Amino acid sequence: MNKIAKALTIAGSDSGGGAGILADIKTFQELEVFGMSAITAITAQNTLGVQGVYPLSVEAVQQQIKSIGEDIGTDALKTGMLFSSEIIQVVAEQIKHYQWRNVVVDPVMIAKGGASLLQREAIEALKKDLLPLATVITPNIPEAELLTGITIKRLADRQKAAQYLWDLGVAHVVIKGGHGEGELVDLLFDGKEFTEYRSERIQTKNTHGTGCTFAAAVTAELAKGREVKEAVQVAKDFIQAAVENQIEVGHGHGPTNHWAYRREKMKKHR
Ligand SMILES: Nc1ncnc2c1ncn2[C@@H]1O[C@H](COP(=O)(O)OP(=O)(O)O)[C@@H](O)[C@H]1O
Ligand SMILES: Cc1ncc(COP(=O)(O)OP(=O)(O)O)c(N)n1
Repeated sequence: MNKIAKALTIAGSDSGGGAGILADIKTFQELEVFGMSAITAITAQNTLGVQGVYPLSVEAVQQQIKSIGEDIGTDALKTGMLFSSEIIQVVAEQIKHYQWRNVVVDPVMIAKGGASLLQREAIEALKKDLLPLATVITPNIPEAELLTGITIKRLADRQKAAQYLWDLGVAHVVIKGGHGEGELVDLLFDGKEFTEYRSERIQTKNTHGTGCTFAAAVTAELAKGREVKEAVQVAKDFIQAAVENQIEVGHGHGPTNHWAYRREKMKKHR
C-alpha cells in the first residue's frame, strides 16, 4: 500500500467555496495530499462579502481535533480563521498534546471586504500561545502590521517585521506582498537569510481566498516532506497559476482556480 501524506486544516468554512476550509481542502487534493478539517466557525459568505459569522463552541473544535489525533494523525497542519482567544488556546494545547510538527499559521484577521474574522483581543493569544509552535507564519501586510506594530511601506520594513515575528518563536516567516502595487514579492525569513519570491501581479478582481490557498499549498508540501524554502516556491507557483487562469464565479471578488496548477503541469508533461 502507498503511504499517503496527510494534512489537517483548522479554520472557518466559507459557504461560497473560495476561502477557508473549502480552499484548503481543494488545494490539498490538487497537490495529492489527504485533507482533513476541524471547523472553527461557519461563515455565510460569497463573492460580495461576508453576510454572517457563526463560531462553533470550543468543545466542538476540541473534539474534532481529538477525533483526528486519536486515530488518523497528520503530517502537517494549517490554521486559518480561529476567531477567539479561547479557540486559539485549545488549538495550541492540542498541537502540543499530539506533538504535531509542520504547523503553518495563516493569521487570518480581516476578510478583503472588511469583515472581522478574529476578535481584536485574540491577537495577544495568537502571539503568545500559537506563534511559538509555528513552523511557518504567512501574514499579509496588514496582518504583519497588526502583529508587530510596525508600519510597512518598503521591503526594509517587512524585513524588520519578519525579524520581530521570528523573535516570538516562529521558525519561518513569510510576509506576502499581495497588498501593494507593481511586481509581487513574497518575503521568507528563516532567522538567518531572506529569500524573495517574485512574480507578475495579475490585474484581476478575482483574488478571494489567495491567502488561504497559498498557506494550504505550503502545508501540503510540508506534509510530503519538502523543506520550507521549496514548499513556499511550490505554493507561489500554485497561487500564480490559480490567479492567472481565471474562472467566473459570482458577481463580486471571485475565487481563484484551484485546478490550474495541475492542468499546467499536465500540459508540460504531454
Ligand atoms: N494579483 C495577484 N497576482 C498574482 N498573485 C497574487 C495576486 N494577489 C495575491 N497574490 C499572491 O497570493 C498570495 C496571497 O497574497 P496576499 O493578497 O498578500 O494575502 P491575503 O490573501 O492573505 O490577503 C501571495 O502569495 C501573493 O503573492
Ligand atoms: C472562512 C474564511 N477564512 C479566511 C478568509 C480570508 O481569506 P483570504 O485568503 O485572506 O482571502 P480574502 O477573503 O481576504 O479574499 C475568509 N474570507 N473566510
